[in-house]
Amino acid sequence: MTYILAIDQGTTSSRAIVFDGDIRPVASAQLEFEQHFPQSGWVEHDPADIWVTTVETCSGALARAKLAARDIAAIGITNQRETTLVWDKVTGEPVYKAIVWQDRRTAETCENLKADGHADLVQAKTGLLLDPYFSGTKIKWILDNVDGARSRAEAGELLFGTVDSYLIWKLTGGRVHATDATNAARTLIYDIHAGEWSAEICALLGIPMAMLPEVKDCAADFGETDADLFGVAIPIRGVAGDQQAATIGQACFSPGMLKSTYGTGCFALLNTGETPVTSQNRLLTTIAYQLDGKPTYALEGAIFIAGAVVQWLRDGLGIIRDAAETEPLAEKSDEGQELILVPAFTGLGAPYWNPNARGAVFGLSRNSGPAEMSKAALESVGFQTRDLLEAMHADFEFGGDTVLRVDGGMTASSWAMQFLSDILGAAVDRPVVAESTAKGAAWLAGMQIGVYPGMDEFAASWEKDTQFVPARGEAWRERRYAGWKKAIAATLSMTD
Ligand SMILES: Nc1ncnc2c1ncn2[C@@H]1O[C@H](COP(=O)(O)OP(=O)(O)O)[C@@H](O)[C@H]1O
Ligand SMILES: O=P(O)(O)OC[C@H](O)CO
Repeated sequence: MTYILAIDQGTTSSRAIVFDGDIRPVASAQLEFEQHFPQSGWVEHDPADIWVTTVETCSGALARAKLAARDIAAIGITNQRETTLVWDKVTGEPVYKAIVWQDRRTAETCENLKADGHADLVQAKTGLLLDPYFSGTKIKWILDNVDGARSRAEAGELLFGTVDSYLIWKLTGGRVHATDATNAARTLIYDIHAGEWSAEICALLGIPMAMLPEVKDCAADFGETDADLFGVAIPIRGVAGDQQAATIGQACFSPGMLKSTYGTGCFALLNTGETPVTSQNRLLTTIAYQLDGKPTYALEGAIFIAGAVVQWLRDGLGIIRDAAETEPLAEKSDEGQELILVPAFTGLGAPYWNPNARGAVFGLSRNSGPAEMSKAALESVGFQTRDLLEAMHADFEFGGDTVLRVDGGMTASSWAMQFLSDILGAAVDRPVVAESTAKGAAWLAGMQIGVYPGMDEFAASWEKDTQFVPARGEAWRERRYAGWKKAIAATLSMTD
């Protein structure tokens, strides 16, 4: 039997999953690591934590699968995107902690770049908005603020990478400095049309191009792991950012197909085919995957708070002990109360992009309790997804009926998935293999070495667990969504 090891290096934990020859998960290991918040709005990871938890989970997953490293035919890597590392080319020592995608320290730099009229150039070349979310201004911050970093970078002594690049560098014992097109597409310095680093944007941000990794397809030769690490050298043959890997794992390979991943936040990606679509509605244009040198593009909408609203009910309000309790609570809630919870805890993402917005609850009465709050929390995720789909429909002609493929921890809630279908007026498909992200990374690596099938056969093997279809009518849907839009308008009106 052939096995593939998928590494899923996420924001709060590292995971490794062993997949068998039929692309089914057989064993996994997961380790959380510390989040550092040195100042308000700053989020950092210790690169050593990222590295150590990755290696330990790989060993842990192999042990649970009762396999040795020699049983693994290839590794696929998927990762939290945008998070930025800079390290010494010779020693491999990072010059600063990893600056995490959520970090807002470069907000002012972005404002200045916008004020100087650079937003159009950046969007035209990279498909992204001038927001601290992406890597480019984070690299600039490190070069500007770490002693000697700029001169060392100019002398060619430092390397930049997103988490995938850093892991490839470490896994290969410093032999390979590479990334894939999907991760490059999140850096703010990659020209997604030309398929190369943008010299113009690098110059604008003062980033020496010698720091940048080689950009490869998602299924490609990323080197072999150092034999000392797991006992034998294992080929690394697949790499994709986590949301793109989920898009691949969900087999969204045709234009108009879309997936939405519900973890802490929610990320929806719509395949738009071989031509990039520039959003008129503040979505991001990104690369869904690149195979055989050919990029396939996507429109992406990011929501910062999805499952995190359920965590807030548990840890902030203390009205539930476990996320799964929201479902029975929502079921027994008072139908007549239509609370609206806008979970703008850290601002609002797409399509509003307002970092200053804060959360609100509308419609409270004396009878409102844990059941109604639970219902409103689960509904808020559906409403936010509807916002993304409205923007996607305005930007792109889907063709045919809309079907949303979902994955991530929150999809365990059938109540939330039914509401999602009701408020979208579209089918919501939950797959048998919930681990879409790791599955996507595994498929890339396995397909590259010829043990997994090509795209068509892989897509045909995608299996549905449950399909949720709208149980509510159009009048209900539009009335509820109108209520949400009013709540958003009221929330935004409080930001000035
Ligand atoms: N049964 C459930 N009902 C509602 N939310 C859930 C349920 N189970 C998990 N969640 C939410 O899903 C999230 C975890 O999903 P996961 O995909 O593991 O996220 P991440 O990878 O971002 O850590 C948590 O925020 C949790 O609140
Ligand atoms: O690690 P996750 O699952 O929170 O995903 C993070 C995203 O890639 C950020 O863009």
